[in-house]
Amino acid sequence: MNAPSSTTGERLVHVPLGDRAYDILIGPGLIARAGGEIIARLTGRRVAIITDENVGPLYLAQLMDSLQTDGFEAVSLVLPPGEKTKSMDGLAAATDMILAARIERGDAVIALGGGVIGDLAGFAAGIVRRGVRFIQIPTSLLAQVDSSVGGKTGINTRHGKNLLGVFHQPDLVLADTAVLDSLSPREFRAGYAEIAKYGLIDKPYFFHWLEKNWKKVFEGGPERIEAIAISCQAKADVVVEDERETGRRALLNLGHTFGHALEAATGYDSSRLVHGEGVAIGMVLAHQFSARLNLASPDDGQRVAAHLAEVGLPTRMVDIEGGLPPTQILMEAIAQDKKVKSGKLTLILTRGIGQSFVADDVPTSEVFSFLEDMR
Ligand SMILES: O=C(O)C(=O)C[C@@H](O)[C@H](O)[C@H](O)COP(=O)(O)O
Repeated sequence: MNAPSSTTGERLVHVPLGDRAYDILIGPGLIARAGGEIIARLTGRRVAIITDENVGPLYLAQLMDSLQTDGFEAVSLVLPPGEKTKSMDGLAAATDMILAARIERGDAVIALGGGVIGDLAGFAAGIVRRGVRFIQIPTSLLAQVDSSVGGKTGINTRHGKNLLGVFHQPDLVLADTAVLDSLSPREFRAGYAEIAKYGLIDKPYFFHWLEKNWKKVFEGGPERIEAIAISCQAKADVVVEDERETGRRALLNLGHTFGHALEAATGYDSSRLVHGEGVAIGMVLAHQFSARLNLASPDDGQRVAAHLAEVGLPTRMVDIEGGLPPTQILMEAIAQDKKVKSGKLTLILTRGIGQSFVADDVPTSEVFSFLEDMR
């Protein structure tokens, strides 16, 4: 499962999806040579970059320079940062700018930013002219190991998270690991939750490796690139098997049913909860709920909580600032989960560390009483 390694430490993970196949390049300095990597994969010569007010001032000029040096005509849109930008207003601004720039199907939209920008720009690229080409330049750890890979795009609505969107695979992912040094510790930790998720899904040895090596991943160096490459490869393997989430891909949602409900319940207010933190709490809840159903040992949930708490992530609903609305409100968000089938809940549960599985038809009443008890 290891991604090929070059002498510079750069990694390449290929996502073999037939006519939608693409490469993920992982390593330092990729933004500075983005133009060269993109020109090798694109017929069009126009690009529309979408970024946000945090990332734009840091990397937009460097990206523009590289694109212009390689002969691209580039325009950009800088949006406010944060989950609230993944909205109808954000989508309207993005699609309007792409159309104003006359981006054709062979041209590309480039997402320069974290998961919010990637999901929004990808959705816009997927619907403008029924699909223009799309390049991800993820600048958060979370986006590098998860949201930039696999083609899920979308925006939030008042009914819940990511409820409008399309599957639209990128043509290239450039994960420039040098930019991770500019992340706040909180943002880095939030991305780490998604790295730990791959171990908890089906790679117990990776979770064990993280328990031993997490400090090196946080400090940078070869372990960080290794953890990102393993994560991208793990995600690519699942996506290639089940691109449109008709089965196995749902495993990538470990922790997300609870996590998304918590994000909705906290009004997508990043001062209270960011996505990766919701996923961290959600993964612990998934392990605890599995133990309550006698599917797993309570020791596994404690081990997961201990590791996530050790890196500084929240692991309990009571860790969320400002309290939560009644459990019934959480249940309403859970009822909008995309995995619901014929009105019945599907949860990702586990038989132990690295033994997650898709559980259909989970009784709503059991989930309700569990969440009441965990508050
Ligand atoms: O790629 C997937 O499939 C995932 O579920 C990965 C998740 O970590 C990611 O947050 C995804 O965007 C959530 O998807 P959703 O279908 O639950 O909205």
